[in-house]
Amino acid sequence: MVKKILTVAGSDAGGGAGIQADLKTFEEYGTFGLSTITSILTVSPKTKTPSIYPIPIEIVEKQLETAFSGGPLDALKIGLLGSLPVIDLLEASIKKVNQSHVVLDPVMAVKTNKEVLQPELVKAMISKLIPLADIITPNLVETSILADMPIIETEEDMTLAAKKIFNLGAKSVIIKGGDRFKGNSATDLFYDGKQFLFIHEDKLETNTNHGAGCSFAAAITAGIAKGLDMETSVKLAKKYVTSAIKYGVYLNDFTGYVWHGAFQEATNRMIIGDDFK
Ligand SMILES: Nc1ncnc2c1ncn2[C@@H]1O[C@H](COP(=O)(O)OP(=O)(O)O)[C@@H](O)[C@H]1O
Ligand SMILES: Cc1ncc(COP(=O)(O)O)c(C=O)c1O
Repeated sequence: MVKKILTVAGSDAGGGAGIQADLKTFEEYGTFGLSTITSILTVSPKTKTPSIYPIPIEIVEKQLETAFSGGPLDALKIGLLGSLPVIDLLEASIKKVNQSHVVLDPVMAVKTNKEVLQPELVKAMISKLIPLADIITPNLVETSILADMPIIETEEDMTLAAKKIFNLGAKSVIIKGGDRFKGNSATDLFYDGKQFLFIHEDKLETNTNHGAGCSFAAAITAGIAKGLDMETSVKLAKKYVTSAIKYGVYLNDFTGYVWHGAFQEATNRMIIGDDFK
C-alpha cells in the first residue's frame, strides 16, 4: 500500500519550498502527500524580505480534520507554523490521533534574509512540539536559537548544540550546516542520543538552495514513512537534497530553488531507499 504523509506547513509561491517542496518530494519517493496549509509566505522582489500571511485557525483545523479523517498517517512533517494557535491545535491533534513518525522542521529563517521569522513562536514550539518529534531538523540559525549558542563555527560547536537540542526532548536531531557552515563542506550532524554522525558533501557554489531545508526534512519523512530507520533516512535525504541543489532552477536573479526531480533523473530510478544504504 502506498504510504500516506501529511505536511503541515506554509505555502511558498515560488514552488520550491514549503508545502510545494514537501508534496513534490513525497511524490519523488513514491508516497502520497496530504497538506494542511498554515500560512502563505511571500518574498518581496524589491526588498527580499519575507511576509507571512497566516490562514485563519478554523480553516487550519478543518484541513487537519480532513487529513486525519482516516486516523493517523504513515508520517507527519511540520514546517512553517504561521501562528501560535496552530501550535496548540497541532499538539492536540497529534495526541488525539496518536500520530507517530513526526518530523519537525523548526522553520525560523529563510535564505533571502537574516532576520528570525516569528520569534514569538519559539517557546511554544520548544515546549509543545519538540517532545512529540522523532527528529528535529534545524538549520544553523535555528540551531543557534534552540541551543542558545550565538556562534556555531566548528564541528565541536555543532556537537554541543546537538546535545542541547536533544535534551529539549526530541528523539533525534539533525543540524543542517549547509552553506552557513564555515569552509568548503556542507556538513550536517545527526545525533540520536547514542551516536554523533557527521554527514559531509562538498558545498555547491550556487543560489539554488532555496527550499533545501524543507525538501531535506520532507525526504527524511518519506524515508521513515517507507520503513527506513532514521539514520538511513537521513543519509538518503542528504543525497536527494544535494542533487536537488546541484540541478536547481533560477526564478529571478536572486532566488534559485532546488529541483525535486533531479535525484531520480540522475539515477533513473524511483527512490526506494534500500539501494542507498
Ligand atoms: N550550497 C550548498 N551546497 C551543498 N549542500 C547544501 C548547500 N546549502 C544547503 N545544503 C544542504 O541542504 C540541506 C538543507 O540545509 P539548509 O539549506 O542549511 O537548510 P534551510 O533550508 O533550513 O536553511 C542540508 O543538508 C545542507 O547541508
Ligand atoms: C512556506 C515556506 N516554508 C519554509 C521556507 C524555508 O525554506 P528553506 O527550505 O529554504 O529553508 C520557505 C522559504 O521560502 C517557505 O516559503
